[in-house]
Amino acid sequence: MTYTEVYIRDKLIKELDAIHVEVIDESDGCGGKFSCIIVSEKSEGKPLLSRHRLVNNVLQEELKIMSLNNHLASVLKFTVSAPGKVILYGDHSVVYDKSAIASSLGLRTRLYFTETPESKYVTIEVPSVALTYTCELEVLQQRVKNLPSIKWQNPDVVNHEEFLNIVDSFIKQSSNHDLSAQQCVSLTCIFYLYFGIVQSINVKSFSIKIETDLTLGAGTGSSASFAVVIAGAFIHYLRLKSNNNKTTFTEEELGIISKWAYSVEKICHGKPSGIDNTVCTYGSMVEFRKSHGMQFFSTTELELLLVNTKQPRSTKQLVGGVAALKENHNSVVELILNAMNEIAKSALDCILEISKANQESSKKHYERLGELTNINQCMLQALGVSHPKLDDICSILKRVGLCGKLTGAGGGGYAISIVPPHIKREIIQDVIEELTSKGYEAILTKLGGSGVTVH
Ligand SMILES: Nc1ncnc2c1ncn2[C@@H]1O[C@H](COP(=O)(O)OP(=O)(O)O)[C@@H](O)[C@H]1O
Ligand SMILES: C[C@@](O)(CCOP(=O)(O)O)CC(=O)O
Repeated sequence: MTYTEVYIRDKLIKELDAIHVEVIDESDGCGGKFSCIIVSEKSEGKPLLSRHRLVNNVLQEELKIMSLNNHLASVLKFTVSAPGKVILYGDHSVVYDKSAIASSLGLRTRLYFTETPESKYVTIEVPSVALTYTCELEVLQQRVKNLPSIKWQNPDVVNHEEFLNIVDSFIKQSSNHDLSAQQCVSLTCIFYLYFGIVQSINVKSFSIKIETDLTLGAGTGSSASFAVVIAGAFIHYLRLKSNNNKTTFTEEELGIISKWAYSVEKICHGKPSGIDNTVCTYGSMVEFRKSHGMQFFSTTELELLLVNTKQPRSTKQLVGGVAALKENHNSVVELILNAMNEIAKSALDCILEISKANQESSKKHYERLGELTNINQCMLQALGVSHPKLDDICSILKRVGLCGKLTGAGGGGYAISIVPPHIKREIIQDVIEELTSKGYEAILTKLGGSGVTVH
């Protein structure tokens, strides 16, 4: 409830039989502060204190609400979100500095940040890994005091191993219950970024809740989206604390968020290519190459069928498997990786052609794109990163004229299929039903969408 000048004036006139009342809202519109000039016989001959009491009695209830509003207005509260990603072409080969095409997804991770000044505790809630963690702000502040000094703008200079050890020992010391390996990874990511970014400022207690639309560990960039949203939220918190109320990130800030997220990705998978943190930070569709960075391109909105095998897998192990194969058969594997590089480049040409074409003439470009998808999947099979369930999904899709491949690390997780608009909706619905009846989970979504965003 907020009060207006008219409301306050009318009430004072009525209750004090005032002959003249002037009210000025001095609260910038939140109704938390008014100045008043009142002329009333009821205050005649009374000392200043009694005159104030007279007014306070009339506005007793209103003053309580105003004080609450003032308190709420000073509590920082905001939400940051970041998208998931799919690699369309170039999974794994991107690790070896080949081109890849990737896009943000409509599915997002959201972080809700609230300062809780009346509490002694910092609370972290991550329902997707069943994590609820609390620690006293004082304990956190003590740890922060003795950190190696680094600037949040400079994630590059962090000694990763040293920082990880600090975070590990802090979690062990401050956690009052046993954590699963997954909860531990999630908490490590959060404190790595807290110690790296927030360290130097004078914080109040706060609570963080992180929710996600993404399935964890299935190839759609849950870990990168998680890391980006945390880095983005901590950087936004720093800005608010220095009275910078902007809600968009500058190019420089985006670059810093992406770099911090890259460091955190190293905790989840060892030696990432950098494509996941880039797409989850900037959004949109990109061509990415490790040594060249990213290049955006805009296209017509592509529709994607995402099929979850529900088969768990580890990105770190799968990337390690390809590295081992490459070590044993370097020239053979190098040829496959180079072919994947050519696939990504040709696929980009097709996607750009599709954007220029009308529905009828786009058919042949979708067909070529589908062929490239099939070849890419065969190559990923050759690298040993497919799975019988992924192969099964691809053959179900093929029977109805769709082309599928794994996305991300493979070994389970998601299969994807770009859906050409000329394929009949009934066919898509039937294939979704067939996949569901076999225990897979299939959803249609759109490619693209904004990167890290403050709401
Ligand atoms: N939203 C999230 N909440 C908590 N932890 C997360 C979240 N997303 C990712 N993680 C951490 O990252 C790990 C998954 O990373 P990864 O295997 O790279 O999968 P993905 O392909 O989805 O990025 C999870 O096991 C978990 O520890
Ligand atoms: C296999 C790889 O190309 C993608 C891994 O993606 P994800 O962790 O499965 O979402 C590795 C990388 O690019 O770092």
